Formats: sequence, structure tokens, C-alpha cells
Amino acid sequence: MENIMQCKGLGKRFGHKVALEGVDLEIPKGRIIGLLGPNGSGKTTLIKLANGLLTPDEGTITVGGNAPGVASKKIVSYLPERTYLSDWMRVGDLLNFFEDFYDDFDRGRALTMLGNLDIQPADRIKAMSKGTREKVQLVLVMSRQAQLYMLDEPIGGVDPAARDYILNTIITNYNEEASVIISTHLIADVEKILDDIIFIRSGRIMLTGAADDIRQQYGESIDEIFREVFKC
Ligand SMILES: Nc1ncnc2c1ncn2[C@@H]1O[C@H](COP(=O)(O)OP(=O)(O)OP(=O)(O)O)[C@@H](O)[C@H]1O
Repeated sequence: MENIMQCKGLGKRFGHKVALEGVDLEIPKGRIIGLLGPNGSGKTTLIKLANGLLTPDEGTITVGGNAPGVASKKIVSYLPERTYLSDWMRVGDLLNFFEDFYDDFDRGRALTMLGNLDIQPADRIKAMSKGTREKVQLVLVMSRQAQLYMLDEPIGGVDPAARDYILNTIITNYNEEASVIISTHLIADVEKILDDIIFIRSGRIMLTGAADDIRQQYGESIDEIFREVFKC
């Protein structure tokens, strides 16, 4: 199986704080991967390194065979932890923006998903709730025909009914050759769609593998294992 992303001895510090250390990872194509860990474990740091928003202090990270940069940005669709939508925009402006910016943006797919979530192109970002903004941003990100989707806390602010729709969107709306990395604390909600999991704690990878194998090995759900492993 070919890898879409690879890390070797990856490390990142912020001053004296070690955010990631000795991270070795191989992310294959065609998988949905849960990046799971408690607050401050290094999930966002890893995703930012993969997107070229941070540079490593140690080791290497490659996406599609290249260090993060112009080439990798063409194949990665990234949902940041915080929404970046400007208040003056309407949904239609964002659709135009994505269409201009990304050759792989599928406007028809975005319009269908927005319609299913009862969001119209004329709707103003300014008037939207936090959860609706998150939905808009996720729809835009998932409407690209990318090879790797990196979703940093995609469902945190979204109500449970919309969560199911969104998770369904994630599994049905991406190309089977692509991979999706989802960072989240809401494991019970996402567990059913995950093929593989990565447990991370204090910047180190604690456990990786196929979700089914890990469930079988521990005799529990990933959510239960997470609660035990990361008990405060
Ligand atoms: N810009 C920064 N300056 C200093 N420390 C930082 C910075 N960004 C992250 N850190 C620290 O690095 C560690 C990892 O942070 P990171 O945001 O990657 O964690 P996370 O797993 O995404 O957490 P959360 O689940 O709370 O979003 C934390 O201890 C955090 O305080």
C-alpha cells in the first residue's frame, strides 16, 4: 500500500515546550484515520506541520512524496481548528473564492451538501451561528477532490443530528484513493467511520493500528480504550 504521508523522527518545540517528539508515522492511501489524544497532546501541531504552517525542528514530514509546500497544498484539503470565514461574506462569495483558488473544487457537490444542511448561497456568514459556520467550512473543504483531507476538530461545534450528516458526508464524498485524517475528542461520534487510529499523548505516538484490530485486542470500543488510556 502506498503512503500519502510519512513522518520520520518528527519533532517540534515551542521554546522549552516539546510539542512533538520522535514521531514516526506512515499514512496509507484510502483510509480514514482518527488522530486521537487529550488537550495539548500535539494533534494540531502535527496537522500544521503537514500543511507547512510550522516547520519541524527535527526529522522529516512528507505529503505525496514532497515536503509541505506548493505541491503538497494542491493535494491536501485542510480544515483548520478555527474558522477563517470573514463576516462580510455570503456563502456564494466563498464558493467563488474556492472555485478560483482550487482547480479541484466541485461547486455542484458543495451546493448539494449546503442544500441538504439548509444553507443557501445568499446566506450571510455574519448572521450564522458558530455551528453553521463550521458546517459551511467543512462542506467547502470536503468539496475538493483532494488526495488527503486533514480535518482538525471538524464536528466540535455542530449538533448531534448534523454530526451524523457530516460524518456521512465524509465517508461518501471523497475519492476512495484519498485519505482523511480527523483530529477529535468526540471519539464515540466518529468511531464508526474510522479505519485506523493514532493515539497521541504529550507529543509522542502511543498506539497506532487498524481500529478493528485494536478493538479486538482490547475487547472494548476505541472510545472506552481512550478513556482508560488517557484517564486524568
Ligand atoms: N504557538 C505555540 N506557542 C507555544 N506553545 C504552543 C504553541 N502551539 C502549541 N503549543 C503547545 O504545544 C503543545 C501541543 O499543542 P497542540 O495545539 O498541538 O495540541 P492539541 O492536541 O491539538 O490540543 P487540543 O486538543 O487542545 O486542540 C501544547 O502543550 C501547547 O500548549
